[in-house]
Amino acid sequence: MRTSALLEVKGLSKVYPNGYEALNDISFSVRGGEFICIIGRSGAGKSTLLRCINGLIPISGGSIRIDGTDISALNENEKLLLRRRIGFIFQEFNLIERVSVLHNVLTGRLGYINDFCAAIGYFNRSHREKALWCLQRVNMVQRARYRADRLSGGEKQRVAIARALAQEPLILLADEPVANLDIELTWGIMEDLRAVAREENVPILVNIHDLETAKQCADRIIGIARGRIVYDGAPTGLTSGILQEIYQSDSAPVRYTTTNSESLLPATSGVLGG
Ligand SMILES: Nc1ncnc2c1ncn2[C@@H]1O[C@H](COP(=O)(O)OP(=O)(O)OP(=O)(O)O)[C@@H](O)[C@H]1O
Repeated sequence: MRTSALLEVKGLSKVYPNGYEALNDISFSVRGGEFICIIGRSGAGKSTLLRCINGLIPISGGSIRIDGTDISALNENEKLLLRRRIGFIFQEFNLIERVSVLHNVLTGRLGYINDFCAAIGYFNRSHREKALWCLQRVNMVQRARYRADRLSGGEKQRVAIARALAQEPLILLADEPVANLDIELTWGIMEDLRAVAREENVPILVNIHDLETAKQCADRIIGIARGRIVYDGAPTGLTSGILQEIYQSDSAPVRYTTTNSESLLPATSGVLGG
């Protein structure tokens, strides 16, 4: 396992344009091979955190370093290049339904081919071999020629993992990857993700609602409540007191800021984030 941090988040805050403060002073670092589950109530800020890390939304304060690079310091082109090395796995799989499984995984190689080849959809032998290897990695190589819309939910998520692996990611983020799957498939997908983290030495951050699955599968749990980290440690350290803090419903009011002139909300605090 790599010992230096691949992801370093320091003092991160995120205020949405309406003034809602979704993340406040978030700090943690992640090493290669770690399999981390992020838990918290609905609205705690889990998705916002992943979207900040992969640059989908701008951050409001603090810093995010990926493999030593501060993402805020990058220009748009550099951000795009870095984002190609960040795998993202979605709850809804986000496959191209009407094309083959192999083609879907090859889209993970788009960052490695030139514009002309991308425009005509040409991937040379080495890219195809890489895509097949990624499918093999999640036991889906036998479905390479299937159309994606013929697959079951669990199979689709495996293909999505293979596609993310094809990116040769520095880090893998997964936002509720098992929310649409039954318990048996959930375990299979979580096991696949954990194996990928360990064997490929890629850190994986998974947002997950199901506490029991998180506790069983994760090496490390980050608990978020009202946009702040309230726990960061081994699953075994989650006491009932900490869980209450993470999942309590009588949350303290979340602040709205008045820094943005487009704010539609009053200057005072007092509305819960859910
Ligand atoms: N574009 C936005 N503008 C304003 N507020 C937003 C926006 N997106 C999210 N929020 C708010 O930020 C808070 C955190 O949302 P986020 O989606 O990160 O929570 P979450 O923990 O992932 O929840 P869930 O588990 O339900 O997906 C929520 O209160 C949400 O309503």
